[in-house]
Amino acid sequence: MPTDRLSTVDEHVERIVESLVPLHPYDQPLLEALGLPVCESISAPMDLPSFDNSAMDGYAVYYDDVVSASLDHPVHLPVVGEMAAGQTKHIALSPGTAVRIMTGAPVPQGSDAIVPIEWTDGGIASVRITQAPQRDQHVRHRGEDVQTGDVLLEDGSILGPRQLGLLASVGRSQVRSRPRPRVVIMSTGAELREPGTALGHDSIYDANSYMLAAAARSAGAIAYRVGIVSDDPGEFGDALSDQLVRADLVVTSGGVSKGAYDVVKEVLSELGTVSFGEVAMQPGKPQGFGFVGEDATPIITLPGNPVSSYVSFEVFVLPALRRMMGRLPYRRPMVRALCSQGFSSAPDREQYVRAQFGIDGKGAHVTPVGGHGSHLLGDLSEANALIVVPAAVTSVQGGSQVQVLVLDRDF
Ligand SMILES: Nc1nc2c(c(=O)[nH]1)N[C@H]1C(S)=C(S)[C@@H](COP(=O)(O)OP(=O)(O)OC[C@H]3O[C@@H](n4cnc5c(N)ncnc54)[C@H](O)[C@@H]3O)O[C@H]1N2
Ligand code: MOO
Repeated sequence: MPTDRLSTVDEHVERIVESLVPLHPYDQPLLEALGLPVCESISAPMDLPSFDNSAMDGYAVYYDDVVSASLDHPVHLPVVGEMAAGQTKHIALSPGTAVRIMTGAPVPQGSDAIVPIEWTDGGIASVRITQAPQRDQHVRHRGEDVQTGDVLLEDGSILGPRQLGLLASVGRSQVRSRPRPRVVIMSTGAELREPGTALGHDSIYDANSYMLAAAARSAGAIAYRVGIVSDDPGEFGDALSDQLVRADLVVTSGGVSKGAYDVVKEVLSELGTVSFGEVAMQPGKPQGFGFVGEDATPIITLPGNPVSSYVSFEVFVLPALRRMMGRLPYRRPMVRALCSQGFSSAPDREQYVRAQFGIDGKGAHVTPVGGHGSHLLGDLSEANALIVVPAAVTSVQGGSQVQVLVLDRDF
């Protein structure tokens, strides 16, 4: 990462995404793969339904026997048996008889219509039928939904609830997909305290590791929140080494600017495999990225200011996680919205402005919320979107169209 000039946001995203490779796929239990792309093309190994079955509780009959049934001229048939879903016995139906049948049960051989129980007297030994079904009515035929060999899922499609349901319905218990990236999240800062413990007059609670772990989990990753790590270079180095065994990616917050105790920068710069520089964005200017340890585990170092940390996660870590999961697009697509209120924007920095996004009868609209300070977590929590103002733009007029990242949405 060059330090003489600021990188653009696009350059830094590309640098990260191009240095990472998708994790190796393996067969996972179905539910573990929720939200991940499938890494195989899946064809149906069987027909669905796999046998002709009834769509109604009622009576399996010969259509020709009941075609004349009406309230005035009911048809009476002897009931010669019963079929419930899950029963293995096979029944062949003789003309002039009926079989009581439940929804999902196999249709007896010979039957070509189901009379719903509501059109009958519900009889056990014999049945009185007062309305005729059409031929084939309420029979669900083998293969009418899916046929053996049909492509169920294309390689790369996302495994949502419906897709997982389909795989289960054809008997699959596992599916090939990439594992969720394991993200280790560490906060640095001597002033940090764990929530739930006592706070000194000059200390603050560690908000970032919770926020980043939650964001990583929302992105589909497994988040290991280490919490607060010492500002001592030796202890930080040891803590990092200890964590690498369970990390596909390490994310740190704090310790990357120009202060005397910026431990992340101090320790990692020496390795020569992590570079630090500045990105022309606000918030989120100081950034670092590289690889650490024997397995060259990727590490992204985020600035400590909470809003900077969060925005940097959204802009840089989210694409990294999606790259590892093999999910496209890497970056959250921007949407256009009408900005209800004007504001000024710092020159030469791509601005990420906290905002409230909504859609009403007139279309998409967005309103900035709170101040610009990177410490304003209260304001950040009111936002559901970030307005992205290009580096060359220094003022946004109320009523103009802007580009927006709508947060917390799957894409
Ligand atoms: N002389 C300069 N000072 C600073 C510059 C600069 O260019 N020149 N850049 C500023 C910007 S921009 C940012 S962003 C921060 C980044 O600093 P660090 O990454 O080194 O972060 P810290 O100094 O450790 O902390 C900054 C700020 O955030 C608070 N913080 C840190 N970690 C947490 C946490 N886990 N939970 C809640 N709050 C946290 C910390 O107390 C500080 O207030 O540097 C500026 N300075
Ligand atoms: O860039 Mo800092 O991240 O503005 O607050």
